[in-house]
Amino acid sequence: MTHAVELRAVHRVYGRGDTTIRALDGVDLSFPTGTWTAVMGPSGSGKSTLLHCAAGLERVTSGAVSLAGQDITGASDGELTRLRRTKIGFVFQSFNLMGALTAEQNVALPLRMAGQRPDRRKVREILARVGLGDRLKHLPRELSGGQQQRVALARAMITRPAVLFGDEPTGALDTGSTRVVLGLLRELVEEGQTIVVVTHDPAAAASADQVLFLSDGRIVDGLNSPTVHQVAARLAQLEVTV
Ligand SMILES: Nc1ncnc2c1ncn2[C@@H]1O[C@H](COP(=O)(O)OP(=O)(O)OP(=O)(O)O)[C@@H](O)[C@H]1O
Repeated sequence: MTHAVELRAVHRVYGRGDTTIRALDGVDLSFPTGTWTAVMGPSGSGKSTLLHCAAGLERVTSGAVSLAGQDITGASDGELTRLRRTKIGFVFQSFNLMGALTAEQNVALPLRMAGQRPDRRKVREILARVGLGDRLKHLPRELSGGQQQRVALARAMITRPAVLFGDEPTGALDTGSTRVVLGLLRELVEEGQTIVVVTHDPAAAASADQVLFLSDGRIVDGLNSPTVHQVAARLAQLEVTV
């Protein structure tokens, strides 16, 4: 089994002296290629920090991170930027689309940023794939939240990233739109995409292949193909002990 991302003995410390916070406190894990992992844990347990370190958005204090077979621990800023543009896709809770650009232009943006000439047919294909083939010229404000997140997903996928990361990607969506986005993520995984998502929602986590639980910056548990009930029960236990 190959691993799209590996973290070895990762520590991420903020501040110093009395105000030191160990956001990640010795994390060892691997995200197998072509699987979907959800990361859960109480507020402040280190989920976003883990995601950012795994995606090369943030540097680790100690330990090692490898992404798509490349050790990124000592990568320069330029190398990290290149890596982010070519190897990873990111979807946020708040969509983060460019308000002045159409759906089509938003999806083409990562290609332009990487210095490529966007292939219009590919952009349209991927928007059709997320069910927005008839919304190409719409601005974000003319789209519903669920539609905006599908544009964001298309934008994240246009570079065919080695890993798709999501920070609460369904956090701002209603039940129907959440179902659509989770369904799209499942389709992508079935096609071999590696996905890592942070979520507070047990139903969203239960859609993943495995769920990792963080507490105080450490991985304390993992469940394979859990039910919503199992996820909710484990999370509740961790929240009680915080
Ligand atoms: N830039 C920073 N400077 C100082 N402390 C930080 C910084 N970023 C995060 N922290 C701290 O690190 C710890 C982990 O934060 P993180 O955002 O990773 O948690 P989280 O599990 O994602 O929380 P939430 O579910 O509330 O979003 C917290 O105690 C937080 O206050």
